[in-house]
Amino acid sequence: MIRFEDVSVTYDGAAEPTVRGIDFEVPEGELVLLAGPSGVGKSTVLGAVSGLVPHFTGGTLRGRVTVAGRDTRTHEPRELADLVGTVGQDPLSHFVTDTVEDELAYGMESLGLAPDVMRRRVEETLDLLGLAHLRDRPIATLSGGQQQRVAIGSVLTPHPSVLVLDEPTSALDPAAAEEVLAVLQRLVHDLGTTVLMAEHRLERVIQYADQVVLLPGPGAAPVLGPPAEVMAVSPVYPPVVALGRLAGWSPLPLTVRDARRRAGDLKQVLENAAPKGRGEPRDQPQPTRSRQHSAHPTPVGEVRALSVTRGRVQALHHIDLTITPGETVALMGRNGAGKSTLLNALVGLVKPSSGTVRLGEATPHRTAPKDLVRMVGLVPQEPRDLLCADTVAAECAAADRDAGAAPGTCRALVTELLPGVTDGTHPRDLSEGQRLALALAVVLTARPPLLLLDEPTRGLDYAAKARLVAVLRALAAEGHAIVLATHDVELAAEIAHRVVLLAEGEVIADGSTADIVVSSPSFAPQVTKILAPQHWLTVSQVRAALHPEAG
Ligand SMILES: Nc1ncnc2c1ncn2[C@@H]1O[C@H](COP(=O)(O)OP(=O)(O)OP(=O)(O)O)[C@@H](O)[C@H]1O
Ligand SMILES: Nc1ncnc2c1ncn2[C@@H]1O[C@H](COP(=O)(O)OP(=O)(O)OP(=O)(O)O)[C@@H](O)[C@H]1O
Repeated sequence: MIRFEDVSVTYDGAAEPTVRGIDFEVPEGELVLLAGPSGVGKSTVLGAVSGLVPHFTGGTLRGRVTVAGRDTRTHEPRELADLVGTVGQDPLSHFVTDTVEDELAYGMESLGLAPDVMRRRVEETLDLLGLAHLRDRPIATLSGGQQQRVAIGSVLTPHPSVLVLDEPTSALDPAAAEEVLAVLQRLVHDLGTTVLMAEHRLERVIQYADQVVLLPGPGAAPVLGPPAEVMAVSPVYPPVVALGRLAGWSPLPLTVRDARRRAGDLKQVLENAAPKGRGEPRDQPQPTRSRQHSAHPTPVGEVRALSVTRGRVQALHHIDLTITPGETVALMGRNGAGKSTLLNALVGLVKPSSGTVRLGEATPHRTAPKDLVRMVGLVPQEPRDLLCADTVAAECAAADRDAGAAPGTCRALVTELLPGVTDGTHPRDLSEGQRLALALAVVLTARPPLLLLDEPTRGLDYAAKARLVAVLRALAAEGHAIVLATHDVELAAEIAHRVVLLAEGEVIADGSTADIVVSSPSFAPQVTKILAPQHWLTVSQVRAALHPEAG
């Protein structure tokens, strides 16, 4: 259905092709996963299918890409629109209408479908993606995950034979991601839809893939094959595969279920390795004893009886939260639960309808920005929103000025976080992970005691995630308090001391990471599920227990 014949793409001004030697075929009615580290060209390959590359991006495409026989170089994206539905990485930039219902209908209108068919499909899709209660909503007022659902819904309604999806679950909560993938699988199985999908969080998608196309490194030829075979050689792999490799399981399990069946021996070994009587891993993240027990550490942030109304929606209801120095808190919960709203309230971007938010003596929404940056910093869900200059150097100079920091402070942080970024680069041309690092450096320039991150691992590969974890751990050890809103259960397991679960604007659980995630089917990381009832959270904990001498 989709055929790449010796394809290379060279962007204008680039010395080398971004991708080369791409040669594979996606048969009709298969779901093929495109995997690989950040920046290897996954989006470029997807763009060559939908026609965005080279028609909209510029550059030169050599070789041939065909979709159902149509050459994407000689067909513009609109000449492929009846055939190919595309969801890009940044849904907001693709929305054409204002409300949810109009957006779901738009693609069908442009194809001239009959009104009764359109009506029926809109209703079906609203139900399928849990959007019915949002149907009249202006898209601009939706949460990040709600927007991503609308973007997916709007490509499903015209029933295209081919779906091209670039990280379609990056903003979705774990349950919503499963639902969307189940819907896609049904389309593939029942209607013979062909799906080509790029995704970093392989733990979410690998079990749905018929085949994997791996781009192992920049410019390297793709590796194509059954998921288990490709995962055995891939530089990117989910925790279940990491555990399988550590334990030497062959064939590698790809699902929690398969791994559980293999895990008997490993569990026996670990039974003895776990600290006696507690059944808990030794290096489970915890604030240091002194901090935990120093009678009452002065909180860096205190939220009391906070309610926030946005439009007609009560986004937060009677929230109490205390954040102490040195602790890392993961805010989790369904799409639309109020996580971003709570972070925004902590930096004064939204005002309480009732209740209070305090940062020491200060009230964020009444504090001048120049003072606020020294108390709290937010890295927003879309780091681009924080960046306004034309070059990395100018961005850093502005950050130094705003923070009253010595010139060069921000630039030094950038270099520490991502060596190799040059001064003259436009922030727009940085990869997703690089932009996040720049935004983090900008925020850290003022060394705020409270650091807030909204979905920080969106679009990051496993290596970038590990670097982020190391940076955040070091900050926490220096006494910074960190609050991150995240759907990434693996990240929470790695880094959070505490998890706060929100539902419909209320706190429904607040406790140690181990206590909260172990008891939750949605929020438990893979290792926890595989090794239950033992309480392991991460592969690194298991590795440390198996090889204490290496740690
Ligand atoms: N329109 C463009 N013009 C110039 N260079 C581009 C363009 N789009 C992408 N690139 C460059 O091509 C390379 C591959 O980018 P691409 O977005 O395809 O990778 P990716 O594998 O999808 O990365 P990620 O996982 O971070 O989304 C990057 O170095 C990027 O900077
Ligand atoms: N300007 C607005 N007008 C009306 N409703 C809004 C507005 N902004 C947010 N909301 C609603 O408030 C609720 C909380 O949104 P918020 O962005 O805090 O959720 P979230 O937990 O961060 O979600 P996600 O996981 O999808 O990012 C959602 O139902 C959202 O639709």
